[in-house]
Amino acid sequence: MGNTTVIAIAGPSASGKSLFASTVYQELVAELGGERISVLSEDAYYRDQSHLAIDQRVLTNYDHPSAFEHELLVEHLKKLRAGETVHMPQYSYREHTRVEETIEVTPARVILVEGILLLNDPALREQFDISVFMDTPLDICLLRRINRDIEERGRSLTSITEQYENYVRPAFFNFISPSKNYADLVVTRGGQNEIAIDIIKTKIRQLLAE
Ligand SMILES: Nc1ncnc2c1ncn2[C@@H]1O[C@H](COP(=O)(O)OP(=O)(O)O)[C@@H](O)[C@H]1O
Ligand SMILES: O=c1ccn([C@@H]2O[C@H](COP(=O)(O)O)[C@@H](O)[C@H]2O)c(=O)[nH]1
Repeated sequence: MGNTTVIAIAGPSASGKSLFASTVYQELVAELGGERISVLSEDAYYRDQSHLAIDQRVLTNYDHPSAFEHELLVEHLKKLRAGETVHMPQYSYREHTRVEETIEVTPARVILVEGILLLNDPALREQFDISVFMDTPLDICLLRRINRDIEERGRSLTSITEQYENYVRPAFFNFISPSKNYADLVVTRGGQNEIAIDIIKTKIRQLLAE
């Protein structure tokens, strides 16, 4: 697909997708410079909910495909492939909506994109050249999510467990786990699997050297 390679990193919430993507990105940027690699996050494409009151926003099922504006993510990936700069939205997990500022993403030889439901959507799958799935066990993901959501996303233990039982766990079985079949590479132990990080970095080095 053209001269851009899009690498998707999918998997359950708190499986280590962000850590994996940022480790690959930062280590390659330190080695080769940052101009030829860009990173996008599916979470940035959660639908804007600024028209709703906060007590309405908390009722949204954020683990269902309908919570995402995947059409915009597809459009942005197509534009980046066509050599156009895009403005990626920014999302606040505390406010449950987009913030006004956007992040400018420039076209690059390699684009990393990470998110829970990337491989569930056929239109998105068409945009991916390489797909990676973080196969971290669900109980480990839950423990990490509890710590992260309390420390970084302003959540209480009660709200985390309710959301987990109602939405996060069902979405894993209904959408996320089945999408593993579309992955080219399945990674155990998430964001600290040094061998998997090395394999992806080697592939990217090859692409940049072509
Ligand atoms: N292999 C690991 N060992 C320990 N903690 C990890 C590991 N991978 C990720 N984490 C931590 O777990 C939390 C969730 O990881 P993150 O990369 O944000 O997951 P995701 O992007 O899949 O939601 C973060 O606090 C991160 O630092
Ligand atoms: O407003 C929101 C938006 C999303 N979430 C939760 O975030 C995760 C996806 O992000 P990860 O970084 O992959 O964990 C998803 O499971 C949603 O439940 C939210 O709680 N509130």
